[in-house]
Amino acid sequence: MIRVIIAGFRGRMGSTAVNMVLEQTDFELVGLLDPNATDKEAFGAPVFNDKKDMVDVKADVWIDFTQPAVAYENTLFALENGFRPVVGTTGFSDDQIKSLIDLSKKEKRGGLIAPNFALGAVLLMQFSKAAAKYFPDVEIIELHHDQKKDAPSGTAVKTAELMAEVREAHHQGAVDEEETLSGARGADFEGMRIHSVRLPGLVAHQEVIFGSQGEGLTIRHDSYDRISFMTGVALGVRQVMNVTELKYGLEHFLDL
Ligand SMILES: NC(=O)C1=CN([C@@H]2O[C@H](COP(=O)(O)OP(=O)(O)OC[C@H]3O[C@@H](n4cnc5c(N)ncnc54)[C@H](O)[C@@H]3O)[C@@H](O)[C@H]2O)C=CC1
Ligand SMILES: O=C(O)C1=N[C@H](C(=O)O)C[C@H](O)C1
Repeated sequence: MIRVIIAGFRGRMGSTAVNMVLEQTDFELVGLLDPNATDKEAFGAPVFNDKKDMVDVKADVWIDFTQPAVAYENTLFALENGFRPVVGTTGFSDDQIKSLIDLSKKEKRGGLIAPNFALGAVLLMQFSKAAAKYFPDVEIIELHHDQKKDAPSGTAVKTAELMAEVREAHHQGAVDEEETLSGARGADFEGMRIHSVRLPGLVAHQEVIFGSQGEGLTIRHDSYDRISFMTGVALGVRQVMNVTELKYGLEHFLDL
């Protein structure tokens, strides 16, 4: 059995992850964390409001769907206390990811930070990287529900990072272009523009739009329901048991 803690279990993703864990015959829910929880126990597992009270919980994996402001300290806490982190929470800086990977190697502890657990979104990122080699002019439009705290999305940032590996940084658009309304051209990642849409009714969606002489290419992924992320979370939980360092991106556990 893989013993699992879920941090952020009262949230949209955390509550979906609880159902997923309860459905797996090889997972056991052994602890739940959320500052908003009032019960002492839920789904047969003890409930905590503060992670400091969880050091004695016997667990293999720490699933984290909390919020960007606490994602780093939670992941650090998991690694330091013997739990393998499987983190979906977004908002990490490059330096934070690097220091967590370094720590995991020192501790020889497996882990995963995945900006997107939906298999289709992981494929979108890989296809975008392949396309950027031949279509270096590209913009990203990410669209999410209106309760999302961070912008741009972790997925949009990771997509841009992957494309930057195969694309020379360069300015896109007219050299003398001017924003007459601030922000009109979106965020700038090495010349690639990222646009964030927030609307009620949406879940998580992304378009990567490539343009070239006389042709265009658009790659799009849609998560219509948060169940879309659960195959990837379950895969991550099983795979972190077999590695001795933290990986950034679910693609590390897929045969792509
Ligand atoms: N990697 C992926 O595939 C996905 C990642 N996400 C990310 O997951 C995160 C959570 O998203 P939602 O569930 O929509 O947010 P949410 O706001 O519905 O839930 C967050 C929960 O975390 C709890 N929380 C806050 N601070 C905490 C702490 N220190 N320890 C434990 N729990 C804490 C809150 O009380 C809340 O219940 C966001 O960063 C989002 O971008 C969301 C969907 C998919
Ligand atoms: O907040 C969300 O909902 C999501 N967050 C992740 C992100 O920032 O990329 C993954 C997915 O897009 C849903």
